[in-house]
Amino acid sequence: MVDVDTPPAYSRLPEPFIGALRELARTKRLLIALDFDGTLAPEVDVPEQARALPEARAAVLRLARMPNTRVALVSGRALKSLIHVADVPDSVLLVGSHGIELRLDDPKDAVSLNTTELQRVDVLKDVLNEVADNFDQVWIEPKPAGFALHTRLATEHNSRIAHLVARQETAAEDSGLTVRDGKNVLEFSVRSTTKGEAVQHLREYTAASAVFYAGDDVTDEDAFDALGADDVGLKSGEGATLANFRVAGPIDVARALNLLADLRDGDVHEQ
Ligand SMILES: O=P(O)(O)OC[C@H]1O[C@H](O[C@H]2O[C@H](CO)[C@@H](O)[C@H](O)[C@H]2O)[C@H](O)[C@@H](O)[C@@H]1O
Repeated sequence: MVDVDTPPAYSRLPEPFIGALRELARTKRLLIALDFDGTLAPEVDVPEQARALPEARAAVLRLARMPNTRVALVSGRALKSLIHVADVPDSVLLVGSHGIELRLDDPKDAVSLNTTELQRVDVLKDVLNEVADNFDQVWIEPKPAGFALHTRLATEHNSRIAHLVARQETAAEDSGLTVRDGKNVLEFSVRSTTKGEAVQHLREYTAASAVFYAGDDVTDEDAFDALGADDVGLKSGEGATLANFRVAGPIDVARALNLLADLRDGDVHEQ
């Protein structure tokens, strides 16, 4: 059994959280589902330049190699973008676009949009392009089922007005859109799937007896809400949350994942 009473790398983690991880590591089939931006990867100005912390990536790869253990990344990013920035082996399950896109073990699991949805995405593109053109440092990131309106580098005033105008103009064209708030981003989608539904799907798909979920953003709250008594939810950073534990940010998430890997490894070898 690994001794985790005093190791310096883990000492920043809350004691009750370490206890919960110790318990979780003993579960028969473990699913570790992780948000990407703000959780594994520190936030950066250019989304395609985001990368998981090396310590976080190493823990993900280690956990993904363990028996009776599956790792999934559950992101708001388009699947293509997630594949690019995460750079993980195929054994890591991927969920993109807040649950709309899946890369599981069978490529047939990929989801495609119907003709009506594709037409709605086209209309959305025109409306949001026009909004973005009117504000300095506001731009749109395309995704298969919609767009993210980014305002990270815009002034607070421009960001607020751009969000307001985007909400109004898109609703006037399409009243059935799903709008998701995020960090310096407002997302519009023709599908309403949530990260909570994604976690539920992954739980069944992997036949997990318990789930670990870590996330930092508003949309991760749906995932925390989908957790049960035997699961562990970890909020990365500030903000209201349904998660039962919280750490300061990606560095501590990486520490938590390495501890979970150590504990799981120790227990696996003991069996
Ligand atoms: O669910 P996530 O994996 O956390 O993805 C959420 C969004 O992440 C990206 O945007 C955010 O991270 C960027 C890079 O740090 C940052 O520049 C931006 O301000 C953040 O909102 C991504 O671009 C979005 O598509 C994701 O939905």
